[in-house]
Amino acid sequence: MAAPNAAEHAPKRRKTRQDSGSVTIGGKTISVAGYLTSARPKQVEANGLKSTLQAPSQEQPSNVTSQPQQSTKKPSFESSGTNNKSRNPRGAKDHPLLKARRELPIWQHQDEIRTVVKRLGTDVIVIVGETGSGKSTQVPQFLYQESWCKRHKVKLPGREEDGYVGGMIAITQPRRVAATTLAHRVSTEAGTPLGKGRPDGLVGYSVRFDHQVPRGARIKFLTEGTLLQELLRDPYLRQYSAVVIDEIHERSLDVDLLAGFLKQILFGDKTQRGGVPLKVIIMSATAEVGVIQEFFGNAAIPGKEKASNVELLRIRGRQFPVTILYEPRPVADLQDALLKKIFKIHVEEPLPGDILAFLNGQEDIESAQRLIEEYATSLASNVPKIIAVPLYGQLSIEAQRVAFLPAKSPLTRKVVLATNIAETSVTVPGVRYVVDCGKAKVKQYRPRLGMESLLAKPISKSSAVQRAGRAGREGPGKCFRLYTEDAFDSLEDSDLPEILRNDVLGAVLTMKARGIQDVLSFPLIDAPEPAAIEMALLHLHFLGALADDGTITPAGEMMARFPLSAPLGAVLLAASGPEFDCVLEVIDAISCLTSGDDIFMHVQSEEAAEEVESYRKDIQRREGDIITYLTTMQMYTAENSDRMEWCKKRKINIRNMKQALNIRRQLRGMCLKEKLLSEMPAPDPQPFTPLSPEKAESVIKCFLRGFAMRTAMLAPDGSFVTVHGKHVVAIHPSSVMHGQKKEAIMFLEHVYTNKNYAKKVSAIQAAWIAEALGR
Ligand SMILES: Nc1ncnc2c1ncn2[C@@H]1O[C@H](COP(=O)(O)OP(=O)(O)OP(=O)(O)O)[C@@H](O)[C@H]1O
Repeated sequence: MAAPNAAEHAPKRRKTRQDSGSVTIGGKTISVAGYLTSARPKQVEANGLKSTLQAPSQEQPSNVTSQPQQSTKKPSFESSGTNNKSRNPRGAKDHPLLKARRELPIWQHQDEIRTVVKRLGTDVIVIVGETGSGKSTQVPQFLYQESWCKRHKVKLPGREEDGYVGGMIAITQPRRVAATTLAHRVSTEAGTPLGKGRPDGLVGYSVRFDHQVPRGARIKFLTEGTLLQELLRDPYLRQYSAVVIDEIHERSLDVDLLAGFLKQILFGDKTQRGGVPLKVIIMSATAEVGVIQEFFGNAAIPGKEKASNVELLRIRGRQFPVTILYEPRPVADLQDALLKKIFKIHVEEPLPGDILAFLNGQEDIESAQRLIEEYATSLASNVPKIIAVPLYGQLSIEAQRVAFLPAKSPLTRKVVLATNIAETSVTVPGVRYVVDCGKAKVKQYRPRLGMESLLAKPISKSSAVQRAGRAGREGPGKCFRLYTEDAFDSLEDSDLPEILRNDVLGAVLTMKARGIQDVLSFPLIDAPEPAAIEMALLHLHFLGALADDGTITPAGEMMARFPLSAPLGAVLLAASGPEFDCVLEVIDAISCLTSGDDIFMHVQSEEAAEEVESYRKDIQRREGDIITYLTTMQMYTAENSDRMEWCKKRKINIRNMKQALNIRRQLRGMCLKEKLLSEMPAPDPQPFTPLSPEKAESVIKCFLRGFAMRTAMLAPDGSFVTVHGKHVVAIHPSSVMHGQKKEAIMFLEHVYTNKNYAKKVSAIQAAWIAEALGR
């Protein structure tokens, strides 16, 4: 049944039908005229249940279908006489998913892949294959049983006893959600699914603050950042036989650093790995292959003349076709067009078939979710239901997983509202339709201003192709692009690498911690502006991570070891000193600050906001957001009756609170190991005692050690002007400090959207800034 008819059943307060062709949802009038004219009711079967839906639309504006190509072609390199028998990885024999794996285009290229990777002298293999061809899930499974992938007992320089090298394959992903979902999928395919109470298994994962690596694991999915952390402890990556860099086209800052370190290992002292080669496999559907070949093929490391051997392997074909549909003309209001498209798909396309929609960011997702929920309440009982699920980076891992669960009933259509975190590598089970708004919020750092902007910009062609690739993974799919074909043609081929547009503070610290003295000559696919590196060096010097001669200090080494940004690392270190002595309090605040999405949920209506404010009175502190987060953690952990209810009343996200607790536990453990804490504190629940004003001052002063550059003074006209750069900033409405006038403020986040906003704000005194800067 179609939306306009369904609107008749809607509660009048929420949604009103204006005329036969439009509905008003959440104050927005959406025209759905014409949806019904060509539609005929059609019986569809969903898991044996029958429902009435509209027939698919005949309208096919400017369609392009990327047909599945039968993957009978050989890959573009010459294989050296391997047969094409399909090997069945150990542990996966007779597994129900084996049939699905065999149908993936990459399956019949497995012997060629094995041959090329095995070939002596081949250092780097670039595999380019269409989205959904099976790269991420299959390549590690094809390789882990190879003889070169075994653990080798070897002599290592400077060691009396034999050491071990190899045995595992690392496969990196740009994002946590891809690493964890792939690990779950591949562990299931391999016959050793991950899960509690399963200590042994072939596949694991490791992402920031979350690790599941079973005993005997041979394949490990990691984020690029986690592998960089491992490099600090294991500079020659001795535990690995191969490193697979997946989705290199995203060109995150971490992947560029990783490429540089891998190149150094490939060209470096082979005795450090006991002569055992490290295989490097680079994969993507849309990578600029020439750039990667040139980077790895060309030594460009002083004193090393030899080029490494780079082989290219193209896997042709995808499993299912994806029909691309463009808008006939530019849309005036993207959010409006997006909702219309989702409602249209819901009434016209058969079930099963979930929708994955790409939006600009969290705010757009939240408002779309609300409007879809309103629409859902208006649907008649005999119409399939529709549910909206958010998926964005700031959500906790647990909250992100909800998007991957099937809808509870086969007669419910799930709409996943995602940012570009679902763009690459990710399979959202059940998705047949992708709606692409053609934009993404891009963070851009301006080194001279020391400021970040976060603005919605058109995506690249590479992103558009990746987004379309999320449909057609379990059957034929459709991708609705909310822009014209001409607009697509005018998009850039690829995005600007992050290293050229982001703050390189963390990257420079990682290089220094790995002993790279001259960071300007570190091998990078694209080198950032020298000004950006100089700013980072100065900032690290201020944080105490670098000595006057530019070498890393013991404090800097410790900051690099913590899975925190360098400024937060500096805060922790300051807290451990006798001057402040507040490590536990700082850990409590940092845990809440880094647990993903804001633990405080937004409240829409004024009435609800007033009610929540009254409940939040006991946690809100006049010192600002940091002490409010800290108090929240302390009250939450002191609560021993019903934590769920406690959070619910205050509109605190319980999942993020649990994640904060997990981070708190890990940070406490790390601080104990690094001797920033002398003993583990008593277990929860401990009675709550409000933080004294003196302690609160100490905590804020510790944060100033990391964030003195992010401070602003009250100007005579009532605005705040930053100390560094002299920009006017406004306190973001999400802050407890919003609307207040204080002598000075410190903010942990600074973002330009429609206005220059300071977020996570604390009240400070001007003298404290001078004290922190003048140390
Ligand atoms: N979590 C999952 N749940 C269900 N099916 C999955 C899952 N992960 C992968 N698959 C199936 O395996 C197929 C291959 O996925 P894989 O990630 O290996 O492809 P890929 O070539 O790496 O694609 P991309 O370049 O888009 O990441 C998917 O099209 C899908 O059918």
